[in-house]
Amino acid sequence: MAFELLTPSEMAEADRLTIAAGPVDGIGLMRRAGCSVADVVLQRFPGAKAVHVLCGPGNNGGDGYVAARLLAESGVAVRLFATAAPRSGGDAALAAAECSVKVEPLAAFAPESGAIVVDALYGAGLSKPLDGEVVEAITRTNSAVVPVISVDLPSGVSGASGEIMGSAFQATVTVTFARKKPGHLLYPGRAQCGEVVVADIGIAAAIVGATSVRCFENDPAWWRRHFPSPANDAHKYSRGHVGVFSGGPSATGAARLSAMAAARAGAGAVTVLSPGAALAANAAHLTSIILRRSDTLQDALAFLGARKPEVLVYGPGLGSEPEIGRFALELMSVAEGRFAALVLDADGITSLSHRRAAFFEARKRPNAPALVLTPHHGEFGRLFPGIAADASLSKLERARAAAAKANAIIIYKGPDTVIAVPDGRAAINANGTSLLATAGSGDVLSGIVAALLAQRMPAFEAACAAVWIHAEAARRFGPGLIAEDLPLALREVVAGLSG
Ligand SMILES: NC(=O)C1=CN([C@@H]2O[C@H](COP(=O)(O)OP(=O)(O)OC[C@H]3O[C@@H](n4cnc5c(N)ncnc54)[C@H](O)[C@@H]3O)[C@@H](O)[C@H]2O)[C@@H](O)CC1
Ligand SMILES: Nc1ncnc2c1ncn2[C@@H]1O[C@H](COP(=O)(O)OP(=O)(O)O)[C@@H](O)[C@H]1O
Ligand SMILES: [K+]
Repeated sequence: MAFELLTPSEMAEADRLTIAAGPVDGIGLMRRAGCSVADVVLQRFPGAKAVHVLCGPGNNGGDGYVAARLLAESGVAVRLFATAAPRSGGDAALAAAECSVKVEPLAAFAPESGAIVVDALYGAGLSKPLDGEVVEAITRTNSAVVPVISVDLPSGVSGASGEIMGSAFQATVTVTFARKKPGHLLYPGRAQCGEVVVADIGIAAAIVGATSVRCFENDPAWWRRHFPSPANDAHKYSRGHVGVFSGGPSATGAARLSAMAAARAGAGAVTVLSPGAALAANAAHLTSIILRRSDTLQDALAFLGARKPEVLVYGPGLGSEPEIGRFALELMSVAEGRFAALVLDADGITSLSHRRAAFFEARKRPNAPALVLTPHHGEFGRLFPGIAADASLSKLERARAAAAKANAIIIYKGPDTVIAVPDGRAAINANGTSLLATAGSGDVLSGIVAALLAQRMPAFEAACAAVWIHAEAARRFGPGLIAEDLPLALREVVAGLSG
């Protein structure tokens, strides 16, 4: 399976390159696309009383005319409703000319009970919000609760951003071509797609690779070979050492969740760095995790010098005092040669939002440590208010812009977590589960990513793996999950990836 996520313009580039390479031409691709839609209708709904095909004016409509023709030829009762005739001379006009099903106006369309709707109104070419009779047709269909097969995308969903433009079909199945698009994975569009079927219409992998695509669906297939397993002669420190800063006496749990997750994700040693006032609370709960007092930068430096951790986690449970942000900047400024990467989460991110200028300046320094930021939506808006407020950007583009601005790996969390790195590569996570919407689950994620970095997994792959593993552990554990369950639930997932 291939994991590139093609934006509509990259998909158009792939279509053009395929047609230029021959022998298939535009109408050839359209026939394959329409055929794959008809196949899905026949396979999934063999007993359908009728199929209503809705065709728009562009090539998405062209796919609809092909599907309507093939379904009618198979003996299915087909009715075809169109917004407007396709532009003459184009592939869609050719497909319409080959289709002898009577064309009725879209205004006459009302979903019949027992019928299947094929939505071929708009796909990659959607350029402005839907309105008028199209929105009315969508509303009628969605409220009729009939199965909807959407061609390429549910009409109204932006393939680039997942945004709903005006209104969108609620599809049962979406049949897309060659590769998924970001809009199939980003919310709210993702919720409109139903099951996404990717049909092969003969666009070669080399051609997809020749487009400007830099975005992937997060999947173990493309990072698994980097997944660490300990060498036979490993010792605990060579496996990777993670240090996690703890909050004060009433806020120690978050750091421990992160620390336990780091240990379960394969770090050979994990140290919780605790303020003196919280040592007793931490000591009462830690066994295999090392505990060390750290109240000041000097204490932290002494730890770094003596214990040489590869990665530090700074943020979970630290609170909102001004010195939290100052300490984060100090840690970054003393990093060189002392530790390789810093994971900033939760309060670590929020605290920097009061020192944004100094933070972004610090990130430009050549000796700055690798940095992973794991904001949820609220934290993202605090640290990157300009990017968050830019309504023209998708979540994918926001994550990319933030990665470039902060010279950091961004894990922009949520049901459609986006992972982005400054060089423009990005991934969208697809195995998320709302079971993770439970307090403390983010702390666990910061520990996993730190452990994978400490085991020297390449940074983008480590961030992607951490996000996938985190969600997979939650899925396998199932309902009733709380954050304390996650570290142990990692064991089975990590075991499946190792060796
Ligand atoms: N050779 C190709 O390019 C192939 C394209 N394919 C299909 O072609 C689709 C893309 O075709 P197009 O680029 O023609 O785009 P669409 O068919 O999605 O729509 C384009 C047309 O809709 C108009 N439009 C856009 N938004 C509108 C709105 N809100 N209200 C009213 N009109 C609006 C545009 O001005 C244009 O005339 C894909 O989604 C896919 O289904 C497939 O047939 C495979 C091959
Ligand atoms: N509905 C959801 N579907 C999938 N993942 C979710 C959902 N809600 C939250 N998550 C995930 O759960 C984690 C929550 O992290 P965060 O908001 O930082 O919580 P906390 O601060 O309580 O640890 C993130 O990894 C996020 O992506
Ligand atoms: K469509």
